[in-house]
Amino acid sequence: MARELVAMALRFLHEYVRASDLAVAAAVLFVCSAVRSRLSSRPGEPMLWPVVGIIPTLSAHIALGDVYDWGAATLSRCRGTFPYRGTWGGGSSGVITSVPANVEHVLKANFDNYPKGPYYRERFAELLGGGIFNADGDSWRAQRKAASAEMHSARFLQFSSATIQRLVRGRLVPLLETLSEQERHAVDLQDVLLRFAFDNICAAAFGVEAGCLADGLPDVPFARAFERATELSLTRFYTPPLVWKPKRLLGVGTERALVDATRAVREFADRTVADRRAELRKVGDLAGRCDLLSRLMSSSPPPHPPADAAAGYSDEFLRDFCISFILAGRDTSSVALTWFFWLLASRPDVEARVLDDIARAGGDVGAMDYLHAALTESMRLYPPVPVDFKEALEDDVLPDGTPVRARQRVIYFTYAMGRDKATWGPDCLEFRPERWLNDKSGAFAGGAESPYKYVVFNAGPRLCVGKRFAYTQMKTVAAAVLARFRVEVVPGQEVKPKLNTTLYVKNGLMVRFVAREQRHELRHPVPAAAHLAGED
Ligand code: HEM
Repeated sequence: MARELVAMALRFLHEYVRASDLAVAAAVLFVCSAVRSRLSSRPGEPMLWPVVGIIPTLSAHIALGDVYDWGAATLSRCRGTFPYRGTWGGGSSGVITSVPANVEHVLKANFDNYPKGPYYRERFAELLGGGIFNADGDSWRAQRKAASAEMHSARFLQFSSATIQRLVRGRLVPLLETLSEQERHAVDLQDVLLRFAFDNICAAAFGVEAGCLADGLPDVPFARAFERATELSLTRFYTPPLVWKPKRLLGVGTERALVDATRAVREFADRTVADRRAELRKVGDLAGRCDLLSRLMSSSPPPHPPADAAAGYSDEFLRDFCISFILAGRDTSSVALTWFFWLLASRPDVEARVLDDIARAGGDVGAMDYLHAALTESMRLYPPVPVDFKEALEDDVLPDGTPVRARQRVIYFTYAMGRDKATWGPDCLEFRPERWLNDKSGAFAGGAESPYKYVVFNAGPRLCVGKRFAYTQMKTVAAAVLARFRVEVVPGQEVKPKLNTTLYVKNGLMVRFVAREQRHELRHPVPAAAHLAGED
């Protein structure tokens, strides 16, 4: 019966309907649906087009290069939250918000309902495996506990600050000195800082020298493979699954390249774990090593799957753990520092106060409150992770009344939150480190702010584990560089953010280092662990 009806309908279409009629009908349907969508949306909300949802609007702003500022302005117009849909073959939908109460709800109050979820996990599966960044539930809890315990131990704090100092004094400063002696030299500051952070995180997490800052700034295959694997994993966030999944199945194009890059990363990590195991067998213990990998191999794992209480953590667990750490620690602090140096170049008044702070603190980065505030302020305007999201397990309603359906995403727009007038006042777009300082004592007073207004390091149970490490690293680099050089931004370049999960400066930042006549020397190279405690 059904078959006959379909056959009749087809005959009718064939005999009485012309292609032009069909085109007109489709156009009418499209317009009606667009009008309906427009009528059902609240004032200020972006248009959700039939079939393709927010994609045309988003694509237009990506092409114009103003997608972050457009997002911030749109959120401010619709009181902080709007729904989105981008239906091209992936069914991604949910809400975008910059309301601190909503963010607190997702990151803390209803934490269990908002895991990272399968959407994120699937896209980073090859590179991150089951590492902390990709994990939820018990696996995440076990990794979080182990990472937190090791990273906040006095031993690791001493080791990591010594590692940072060694790299700064042994590699970074000599490189900048050589550059500053070359007449009219200019170098991409972002590239130098990315190389520094890569070497630093490899030393701290793996206990190995990656050598990105070696003489001549060589090409390092592992670093290149890592960068490539990250970029290729990210393409899955903006390519329709109908396109990338078949490519993955067939092993072609970008998916083939992802497999190759990931293999190189994993081979490096596997080799490092195997070498450390061999060292452990030979020497009997790893007591002399302080890097995260060695500390984990020497500790008793919690009773969760990746570990066998008697045998310790599995090699696979250790590999994924370290890869997640490199991803977390590599780009974030380097782009934060790049934006910081760029902002400072146009604010001699702030630079003068930073220099005073460095001189007054006598080399103890823990005592550099103004520098701490200036970095915090710079990341408010240029957050290294500009956008983040979680996926709802069950239907929910956000504190501002916005409904969220199961499997939808709540995207929190950190970039817009940092520029919100309601939170930061009428001077919200001004770079003003003083807003983070106690008026009377001049001490850093950031802890007084609600952590859900400033989610640059995330907040709640999944607060960045490396926050303290990152501040120590950024302050050490900034102090060492500024004490010795004026950082002059080469004029005439366009400085704007790149669309990515990390807020890179799109074309890098060309600068010149000019040696200062009067140096603000750092007198105490390794800060005491007590001073590193900072705020968390
Ligand atoms: C300025 C520098 C940094 C910023 C702005 C930053 C920011 C963040 C953010 C926003 C998250 C949450 C991401 C998510 O939704 O999963 C995060 C998580 C994390 N970060 Fe950082 N991060 C920085 C540096 C570092 C460094 C240097 C390390 C390691 C040494 C690190 C280790 C981690 C880890 C392991 C997590 C996962 C925590 C969890 O899921 O429980 N971060 N970070």
